[in-house]
Amino acid sequence: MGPGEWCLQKRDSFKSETLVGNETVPEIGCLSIIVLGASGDLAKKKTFPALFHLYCQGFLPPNEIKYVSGSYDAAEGFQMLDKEISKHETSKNSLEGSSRRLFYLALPPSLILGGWTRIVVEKPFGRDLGSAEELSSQIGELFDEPQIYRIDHYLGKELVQNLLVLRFANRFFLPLWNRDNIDNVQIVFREDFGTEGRGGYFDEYGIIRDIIQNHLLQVLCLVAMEKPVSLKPERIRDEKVKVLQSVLPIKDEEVVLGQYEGYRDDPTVPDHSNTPTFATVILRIHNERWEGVPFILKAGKALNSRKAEIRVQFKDVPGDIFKCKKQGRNEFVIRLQPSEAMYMKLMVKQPGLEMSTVQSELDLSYRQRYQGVTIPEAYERLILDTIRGDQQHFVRRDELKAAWEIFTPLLHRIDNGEMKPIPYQAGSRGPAEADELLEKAGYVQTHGYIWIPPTL
Ligand SMILES: NC(=O)C1=CN([C@@H]2O[C@H](COP(=O)(O)OP(=O)(O)OC[C@H]3O[C@@H](n4cnc5c(N)ncnc54)[C@H](OP(=O)(O)O)[C@@H]3O)[C@@H](O)[C@H]2O)C=CC1
Ligand SMILES: O=C1O[C@H](COP(=O)(O)O)[C@@H](O)[C@H](O)[C@H]1O
Repeated sequence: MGPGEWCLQKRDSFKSETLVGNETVPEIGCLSIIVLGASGDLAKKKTFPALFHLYCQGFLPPNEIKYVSGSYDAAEGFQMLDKEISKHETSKNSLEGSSRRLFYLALPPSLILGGWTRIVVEKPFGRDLGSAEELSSQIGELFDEPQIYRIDHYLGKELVQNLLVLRFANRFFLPLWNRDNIDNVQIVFREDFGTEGRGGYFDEYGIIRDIIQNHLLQVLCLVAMEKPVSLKPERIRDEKVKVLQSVLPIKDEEVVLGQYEGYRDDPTVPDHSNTPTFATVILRIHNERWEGVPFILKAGKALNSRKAEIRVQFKDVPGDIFKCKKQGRNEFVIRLQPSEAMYMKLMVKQPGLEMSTVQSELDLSYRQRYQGVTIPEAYERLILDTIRGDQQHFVRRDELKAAWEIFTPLLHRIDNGEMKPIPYQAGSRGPAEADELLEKAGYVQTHGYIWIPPTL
């Protein structure tokens, strides 16, 4: 294996375990993972590759895959499915009462139905507060909250999972992580391709429902929340709910929407679509730690680059004596993807005889630092959590409600055509107004900083 390449690590033998409190205990019953929506785009791109990788690494039993075709609105399909599962369990001599069935609903919300039985529900969880609550109530009639796994795959990304450790296991950050030191926080998602082939789906939702209300908001929770009293999933989720409940109503003047030119050429997109494919939204958290610090959530499709990152920009040094050459402020950047990294942009003396300053970085690039280590796909990790019964990285009902409460008024205004997206060129940075809003919010762009990637 060459330097910097990832590898799959196979476990010695297939073992199955579940989480009870903080302990993992072995389980023996036959495990069936039932993917509803198996012919869909998500299943093809994410669910099956993740299951395959888990299988390759020895986390799933070596059984055949079966495909059962049926309609979601007729009983026969489900009866056939039940027969197939029971047949499979019998063939594995599964003891009565020990079988484990995991239902993964990779389905649009309109199609949601009903040992242990757990269900995984894929986003979008509704379209707004009302529909999400309705969906939660319907699912709640069939399953208890500990059985429901609302999946947000950003919570399965390595550097998102690292946030808790980073914030609460490092003395460095504890005193700095607040309004006294941090000027602004950006949470950014950029994609360099459009809605290609998903225009019909996307147009019903738009970038806020697709990315911001879930993925970026979940990241915000982990960046902004208070320290949980323990690592128990419920205690972590309690803190996430609190921070969501502290977010103030979004102001129209702190929103920039965009739609890339050519988006409406997709035959599945209506000619007069008002759906944003780009949005910058500023959230303000009304609490002791964050009062006055803008949390800038940016997401866009068909832009000039692909990345997801958290950028924490610190305030200027008070009484600065090095005024001659200011390249930018201290920034702590957590690059979620691609090329996972964390780096801290800081001022140092320019090496040499002169006393001048230059911006440099403390760089933790994962590929260099963790050579030969496998970074699992988010879905792999999360599916394994569902089998183990660990809900830490899944969205609880009250969390979901609080998330929709933040965005529903804005989304309704967009749906009613009261706010219009600004056209932007595909392959650009998005609307210039978004960068202007950033500047207004206090973000200071770095100039003249050059990063030289470390060589091995
Ligand atoms: N370990 C690693 O991998 C490291 C990599 N680097 C690399 O060094 C380079 C510079 O790093 P860094 O300074 O952090 O990142 P960038 O230069 O990519 O961007 C810095 C910030 O400036 C914003 N910006 C960029 N162009 C404009 C513009 N025209 N108007 C307004 N705002 C703008 C970006 O917004 P937006 O987010 O919207 O693009 C981003 O918030 C990057 O390529 C980075 O990947 C640096 C250190 C370590
Ligand atoms: O949930 C979604 O995420 C993908 C991006 O996922 P990533 O892990 O590749 O960052 C996005 O393309 C899609 O529109 C959205 O529904």
